[in-house]
Amino acid sequence: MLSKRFLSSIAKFRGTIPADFHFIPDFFAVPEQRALISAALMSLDAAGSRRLQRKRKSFVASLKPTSEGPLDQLFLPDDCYEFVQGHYDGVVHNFREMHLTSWPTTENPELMLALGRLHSLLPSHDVQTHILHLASDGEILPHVDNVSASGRWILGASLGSERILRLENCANSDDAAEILLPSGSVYIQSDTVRFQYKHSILKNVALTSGVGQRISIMIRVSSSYDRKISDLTLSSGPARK
Ligand SMILES: O=C(O)CCC(=O)C(=O)O
Ligand SMILES: [Fe+2]
Repeated sequence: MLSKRFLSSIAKFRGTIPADFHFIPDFFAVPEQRALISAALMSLDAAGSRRLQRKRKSFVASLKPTSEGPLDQLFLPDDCYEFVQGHYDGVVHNFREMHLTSWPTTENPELMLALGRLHSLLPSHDVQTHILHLASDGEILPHVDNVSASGRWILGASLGSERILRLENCANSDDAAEILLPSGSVYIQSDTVRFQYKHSILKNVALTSGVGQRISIMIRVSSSYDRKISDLTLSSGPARK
């Protein structure tokens, strides 16, 4: 059970972790993280503009190959990507994202292994995958994911620069927790925490790994499937997706 790993693990957090939050801080090994970041960037890049594709190509051509370098070297400078600011009342700021129907390559054994392990964590199937790439100064404001768009759990895998996830009870702002999400960590918000807590990803504040970009792989179960809590009273605040 994921929550047991949370209790016995190296997780760094403040506050009281809600019961339905499950966390594995060290789920992916570094080669798996490298494969996932590269594949996620490849998918997002392919969907971007030609102008930025050319800019990245010439930037990469000026670099020495770094296949074994630190993970943050997989990310190019912020201005090589088309991050969107987000609408003034939007929840996510300075980001790009896409809905992923398939991963870009099936010939990378490390990627296949990592995805297979990730999928073995899923509490149920009939899922949708999103990739969300936050700029160095990107952030996600407190929200509850749209309850009509997805069901009773949300999985998030974090890659790249570490960030703080904040959970806050919609009915009582004193009931809150902040959890450090290192690269390679995976969390699942299910049931009460999914429906009755707002979550946010705080703006980067020079954590141990410095200020950098982050990718999250978000997997959500379909709302028509596996829904347990049907009578929901959510406090006001922006909803997402
Ligand atoms: O990046 C994360 O861990 C959370 C993303 C999120 O809250 C969302 O996409 O709705
Ligand atoms: Fe969310």
